[in-house]
Amino acid sequence: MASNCSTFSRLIIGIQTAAEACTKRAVQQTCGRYRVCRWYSSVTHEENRLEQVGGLVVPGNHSQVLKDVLPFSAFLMDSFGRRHNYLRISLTEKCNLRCQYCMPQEGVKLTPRSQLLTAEELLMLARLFVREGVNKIRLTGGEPLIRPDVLHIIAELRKLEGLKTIAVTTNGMNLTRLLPSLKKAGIDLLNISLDTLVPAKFEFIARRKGFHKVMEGIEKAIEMGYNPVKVNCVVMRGLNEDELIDFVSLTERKPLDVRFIEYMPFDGNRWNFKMMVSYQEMLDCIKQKWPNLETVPGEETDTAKAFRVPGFRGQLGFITSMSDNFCGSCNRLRITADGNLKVCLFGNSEVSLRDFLRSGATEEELLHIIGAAVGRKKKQHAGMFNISQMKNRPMILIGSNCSWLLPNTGALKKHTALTGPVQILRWGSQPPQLHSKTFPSILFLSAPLSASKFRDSTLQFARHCHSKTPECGFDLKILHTDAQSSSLDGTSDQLTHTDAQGKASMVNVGGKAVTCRTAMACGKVILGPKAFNLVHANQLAKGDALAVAQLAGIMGAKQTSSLIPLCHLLPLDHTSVTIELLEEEHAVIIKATCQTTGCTGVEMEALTAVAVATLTLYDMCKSVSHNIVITDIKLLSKTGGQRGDFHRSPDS
Ligand SMILES: Nc1nc2c(ncn2[C@@H]2O[C@H](COP(=O)(O)OP(=O)(O)OP(=O)(O)O)[C@@H](O)[C@H]2O)c(=O)[nH]1
Ligand SMILES: C[S@@+](CC[C@H](N)C(=O)[O-])C[C@H]1O[C@@H](n2cnc3c(N)ncnc32)[C@H](O)[C@@H]1O
Ligand code: SF4
Ligand code: SF4
Repeated sequence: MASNCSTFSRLIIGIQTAAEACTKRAVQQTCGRYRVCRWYSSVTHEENRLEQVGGLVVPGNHSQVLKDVLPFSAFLMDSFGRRHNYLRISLTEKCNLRCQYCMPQEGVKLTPRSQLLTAEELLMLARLFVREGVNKIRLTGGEPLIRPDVLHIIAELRKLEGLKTIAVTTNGMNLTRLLPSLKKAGIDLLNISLDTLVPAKFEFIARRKGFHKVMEGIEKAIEMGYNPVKVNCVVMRGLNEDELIDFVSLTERKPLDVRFIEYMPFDGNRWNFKMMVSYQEMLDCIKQKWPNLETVPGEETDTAKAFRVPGFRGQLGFITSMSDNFCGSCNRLRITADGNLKVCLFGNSEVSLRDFLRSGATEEELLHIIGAAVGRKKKQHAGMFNISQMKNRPMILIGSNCSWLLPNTGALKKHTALTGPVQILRWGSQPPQLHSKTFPSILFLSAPLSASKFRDSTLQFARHCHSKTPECGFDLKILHTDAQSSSLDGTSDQLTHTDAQGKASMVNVGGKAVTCRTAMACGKVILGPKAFNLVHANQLAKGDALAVAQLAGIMGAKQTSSLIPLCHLLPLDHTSVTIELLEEEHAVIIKATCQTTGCTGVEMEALTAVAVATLTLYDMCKSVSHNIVITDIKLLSKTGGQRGDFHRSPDS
């Protein structure tokens, strides 16, 4: 490890693969004055196609400056660049009220207890999300405060480092009794639902008595120092739209934030357009009484548009999901009480994290499932209100991060000479080496790995960082590695898998050099229109076919040596499976990339991943059509072997 990093200047952007942990360690060891802010394996941005960016190492005092260019966990960033750092967890499906706009009179059909997330499962998932960058968790339901172990859950959440805010949305029925313990356990924010200030109307809307309990809960919350206490009021024509002024008047003396919510359609709530009172209509009504109503600036990700009557202690807001959606800045994900991840409030697209968790999926596998679901999140309202958007579903992106490798040293040196002083970061079988020669400022490595696409996006990202951070004053030096290394196709006359007697024999690879080796393979599944459309809309009866296929591919790669008789058992550093939908052909392209650090290659692992993923997709769709064709499974590239790299030419 080179230690002369005194000249190692301001910013390194590294692009790399599985050696990230040791790279991070190496950088920390070598450059004490640099702080590793966050290390991500890939970044994706739909428009700009910023992919495959490894990480940032920035001096501590520049971390704020760089905030807006720092990559966010690829698993929690969707294809529109939205960063999901707010998780809403439903603690229960049960409720002690039956609000007309939310639940039918008889309640909802409850999921059997055994299928609900246990506290431990819920906390395990929460931990995973927080580790990836979620900093706010809201507990909701059903009525979250009727779950018996709610205090235990909150107290355990409170222990999660990185979780800044724990909030709860409640109907307030149990609040007075629970507030002291809720506060002690660690609740930071309280949203309390109250749709009317008239007790009899409360009983009509909620189909239960309880008005005074809720009011008492609100008072107690104020008394205990919650400020503001948010009050949620769903406004419905003919029911409570005549109470807007009364609600706003409450904010005169109390630190309340009353939010008027546009009535939304949900299964079974008999939503009717005529019953919805729009934001504009509510605003007009309130402005008649208080013409000098002023806007209050808020966070970009707020659900509510905030206002204040000058001189009033509290404020008011409008949640305009229907008339003016706020999907553009959406930062929310949800976990239902039975463990489904729901990437949008609307839409039925759900993936059961519970099932993966209970079948022993590793955290890494869970993250890939989560990443796949987030990657498919629609631009707004799950695509419900803008069907035309559904066509533009982006390429399925599953945090793949194995495409950046150091080109062979000769090529690297050649290009180093061409581009002047650069920081060279090398990784492979050994810990990365830092050679700080003159005054390197930005490291950039791109590899000739079948990937001009990746190179372009990485360069784009570098330029983006550069233009965004003039304060840092770093120079942008780009190391191009266009040259393809000599491409050997790897074929040989010699039969390596038979012995002198023609019997099967495993090749002894013990004498080969340990190198970082990668392989990428792909395959195509022609689904036909019916199955394709169902997969595309994630409406297959069997569930999320793409997420399952992706996971199957990863698991398949790990099983290669058990499936292919003479294959070696390899330690896989990384496997990723990505899926692309070809709308015009009603087909799906599945790509797998594998990486190992060892003495034999991983092309069989990549091919097996593709084969298993394509077969899984077939299995998921076979109840819809048998006219499904799996075709064109092939190796796309292979690097790091002693016979040189292989890259399939684009037309072969
Ligand atoms: N469209 C949309 N509306 C949401 C979403 N989350 C909450 N809402 C709306 O916001 C209302 C209030 O929800 P709350 O549970 O109080 O959460 P919130 O407003 O997101 O809470 P904070 O912003 O954390 O105070 C709900 O009744 C919905 O109308 C969401 O993800 N999408
Ligand atoms: C589903 S409740 C769950 C938490 C808790 N039981 C409560 O009522 O606050 C969360 C929020 O959703 C709101 N909500 C429910 N159905 C709605 C609908 N159809 N339109 C708009 N908001 C709705 C409720 O008013 C409440 O503020
Ligand atoms: S809005 Fe809340 S309190 Fe009302 S029925 Fe739904 S879950 Fe229960
Ligand atoms: S409707 Fe979906 S995309 Fe829009 S804000 Fe709500 S959760 Fe986010």
